[in-house]
Amino acid sequence: MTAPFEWTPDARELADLELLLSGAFQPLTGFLTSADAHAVDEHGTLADGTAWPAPVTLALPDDHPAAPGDRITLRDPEGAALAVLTVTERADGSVAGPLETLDAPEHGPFARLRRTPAEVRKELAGREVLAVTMRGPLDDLEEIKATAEELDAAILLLPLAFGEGGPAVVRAALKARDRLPEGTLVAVVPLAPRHEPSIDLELREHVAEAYGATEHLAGPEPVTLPGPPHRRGLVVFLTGLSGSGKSTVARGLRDALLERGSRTVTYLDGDVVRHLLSAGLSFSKKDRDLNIRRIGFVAAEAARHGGLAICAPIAPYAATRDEVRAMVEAVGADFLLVHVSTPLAECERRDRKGLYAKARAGIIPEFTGVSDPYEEPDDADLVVDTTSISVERAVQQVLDPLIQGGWVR
Ligand SMILES: Nc1ncnc2c1ncn2[C@@H]1O[C@H](COP(=O)(O)OS(=O)(=O)O)[C@@H](OP(=O)(O)O)[C@H]1O
Ligand SMILES: Nc1ncnc2c1ncn2[C@@H]1O[C@H](COP(=O)(O)OP(=O)(O)O)[C@@H](O)[C@H]1O
Repeated sequence: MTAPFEWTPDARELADLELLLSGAFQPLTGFLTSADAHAVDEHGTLADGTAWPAPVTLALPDDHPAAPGDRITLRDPEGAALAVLTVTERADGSVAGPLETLDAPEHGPFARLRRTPAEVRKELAGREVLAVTMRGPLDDLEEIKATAEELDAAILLLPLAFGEGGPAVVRAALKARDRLPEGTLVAVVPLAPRHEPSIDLELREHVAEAYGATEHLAGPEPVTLPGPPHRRGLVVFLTGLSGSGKSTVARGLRDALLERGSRTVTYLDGDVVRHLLSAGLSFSKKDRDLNIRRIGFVAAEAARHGGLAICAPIAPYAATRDEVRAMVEAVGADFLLVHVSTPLAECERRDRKGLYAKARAGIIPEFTGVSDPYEEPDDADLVVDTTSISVERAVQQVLDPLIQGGWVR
């Protein structure tokens, strides 16, 4: 049964939730209380002294209404109800309490390989088990074979699949399995990496033990060589006041890139976005933020597979621009923030659509720069003031760094 309160944890918390529910994080059965989290930070144990290396907590924003005694349905971003948490504590921005699984059907690539520790232990019953946790391809299968032979152990490959690189790790495990002795098992474990390498390793050991390991080998860390810039995804995000020249420069840039023909270009025109993707949204802070997040989402999808996306909304709030930067970087693409810094006086002088006059007359409320804020970026990768330069020159000022940075040939 789902509960009246709802929450969608972030990707890392959802991965931890899956491990809590599957038993891979035994002896944990739920997110840590503040006392346990504190003890983990201080001594590497739970409050009762049981060894546990890493805080496994669930953040809940202060404005979420759930209080102790309430039940919260935890959902994945696609809306599937995964578990119900009965709140026993809200402290330090986190929430703790017992979890009930809702047995949501597994989805995502390689779902059939997500086996619980109990299933795997049953299959390996009574045997010595050499578990190999991996975050990238294994470079020395001979060593694994030799160790397993020496121990007379079955081999269990545990690809730690989390985030963008997850499917590649699983493919590496399946490939390795084919070259290892018959009977080698693969179980996918969605363990998110921890920043501190010693904590990460200890956590891997705990998880391997839950899967029945009598011996654990940590596979090598993956070497991530980013592709050459001209193949990497890129989002060019122009921000600035209405009339500053964002759309004019964005269109000029798009045309210049299409003429060169070296990249696939997606142009998210501000007006088209407001008419389709964000139709019906107002200019309140909430709706502007939603508009920018939608633009960021589409741009990141275009960049995920190496595309170049150009966006040109006002995007007045720094925190929301930061969110878009994070969304884009999370898919392994680059993000270039261009501040079209043409001052208000010049934008108002141009008043191409007569909007400033209407805003001054109070006919249009919440107008950026007049009766609504614009937070100037302090993290712009490039600043272009179009007051006294030609359109061609402004476009060139954005195109040049793209060529110099190797994104465009
Ligand atoms: N209240 C108010 N404030 C600012 N702008 C307004 C407003 N009402 C309508 N418009 C017109 O909408 C365009 C800005 O839309 P954006 O989607 O770029 O804005 S935002 O990023 O969501 O803040 C903007 O277009 P540009 O001139 O191309 O920037 C305006 O023409
Ligand atoms: N160097 C320049 N770069 C861009 N626009 C310029 C430049 N010089 C003058 N303009 C004019 O300024 C106006 C900018 O409008 P627009 O591109 O729609 O701005 P925004 O999309 O930021 O609202 C256009 O009328 C454009 O012709």
